[in-house]
Amino acid sequence: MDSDASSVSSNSEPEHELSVFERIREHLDSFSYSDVAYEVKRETKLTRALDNLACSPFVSFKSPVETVTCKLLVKGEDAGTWMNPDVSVLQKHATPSPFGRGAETVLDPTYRNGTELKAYQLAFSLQGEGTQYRQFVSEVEDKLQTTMFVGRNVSLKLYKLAIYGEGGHFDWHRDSTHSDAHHGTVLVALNTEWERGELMLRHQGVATIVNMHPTKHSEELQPVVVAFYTDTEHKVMPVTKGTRLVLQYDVELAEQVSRSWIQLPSYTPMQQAFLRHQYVASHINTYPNLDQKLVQAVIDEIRELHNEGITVVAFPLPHLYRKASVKKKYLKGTDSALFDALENHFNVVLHPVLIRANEDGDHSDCVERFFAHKYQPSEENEEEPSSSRAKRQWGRVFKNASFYLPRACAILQLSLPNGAHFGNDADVSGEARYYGAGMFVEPKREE
Ligand SMILES: O=C(O)CCC(=O)C(=O)O
Ligand SMILES: [Fe+2]
Repeated sequence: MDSDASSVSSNSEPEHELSVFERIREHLDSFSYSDVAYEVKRETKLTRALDNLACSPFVSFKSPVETVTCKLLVKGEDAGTWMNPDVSVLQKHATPSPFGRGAETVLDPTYRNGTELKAYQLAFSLQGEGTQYRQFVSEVEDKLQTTMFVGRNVSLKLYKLAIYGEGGHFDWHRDSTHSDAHHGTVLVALNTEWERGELMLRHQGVATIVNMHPTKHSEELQPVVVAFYTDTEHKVMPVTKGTRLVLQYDVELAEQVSRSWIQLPSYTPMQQAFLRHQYVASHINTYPNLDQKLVQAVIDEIRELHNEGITVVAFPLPHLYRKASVKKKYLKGTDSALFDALENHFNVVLHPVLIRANEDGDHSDCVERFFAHKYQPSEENEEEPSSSRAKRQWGRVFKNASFYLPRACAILQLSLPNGAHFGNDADVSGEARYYGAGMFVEPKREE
């Protein structure tokens, strides 16, 4: 296999988007914006294609659920707890791990050296602490629904416990799938002592190394959860000391799309989206997805909309930028790849955008209508005093043009009207305002 995959270290820390926004906010406030709006559409084929593109091919995070006292049983025998497992009991029942080579299932310690226990041999105590285990599983499911499988219904199924003693390792491979619904793997290590045995992941030219040791957080040990698509290549480096015990789960997707953005019924959809993005940005390590098939799906959906008569198809960039950086040459990662791909087929223009929410009815019924406005450079609209902005006649929208708002995009971070970081000029009472940038995509004009 090639060895030139770019390595993304999990401790490289690009500037947080909110701090970028803090730097550019004043500048943005000096802009005015167009009166006529783009109607915002959500939950369409295009927003889903954009969400698929924004999905991270692998993620890692610390589980916030305390699993310390969760009991483990092997074939009915007590095998300690999650945080203090009885390695010898687990080893006693384990069998050597085979792997698939071509059509065969083989044992070859030079490629894979480890043992395992199957899910049916394991149980987590259901007496009291069992609920903690259930809570852990649903936490992980929630996180995957907001990062790797945006908007999908996800469920976790225990597959096995992998045991790697000294010298244990598993060379590069992709996991075999166990059903049509199986699209991801989740790994979480129990609390034992071991050295090396890092997990390496590689997908579409993006690679990373994950340290799976549970980590201390205010005196409590928290397990590290790693998840990746089933077609992600991965490898376990040789363990040099101790024993590494790793639970492996299958991630299964249900047919239907999940309805709620996150399960917070008292929040409006925009608030839920804001919280989702804020949580993901601060707690979960995610990685860009560079899959060309996902870009093609976005192209196809845009073409379809153009054919249906929507001549301007717009949507937010997943990242935030300085106003002056809303330019092709400054686009980051997947934004840049998407722009280049779209430009081959369409006329694409980048523009800073403001999203405005009109709340019809109270928060509890979650009815929000959104409108997207283009910012105008201040020179073009210098005259507008803030008093006249307050008197705007809202409601005029462009014909044959729509702004498609996916679930996963940074523009929503700037959504809440009263957030200290997001305080906008308070001239539009009762309305939330947002800042960010959009791509406006039109059919290529014939020369
Ligand atoms: O133990 C691990 O971290 C991963 C094991 C693995 O990749 C497998 O068993 O398929
Ligand atoms: Fe694997």
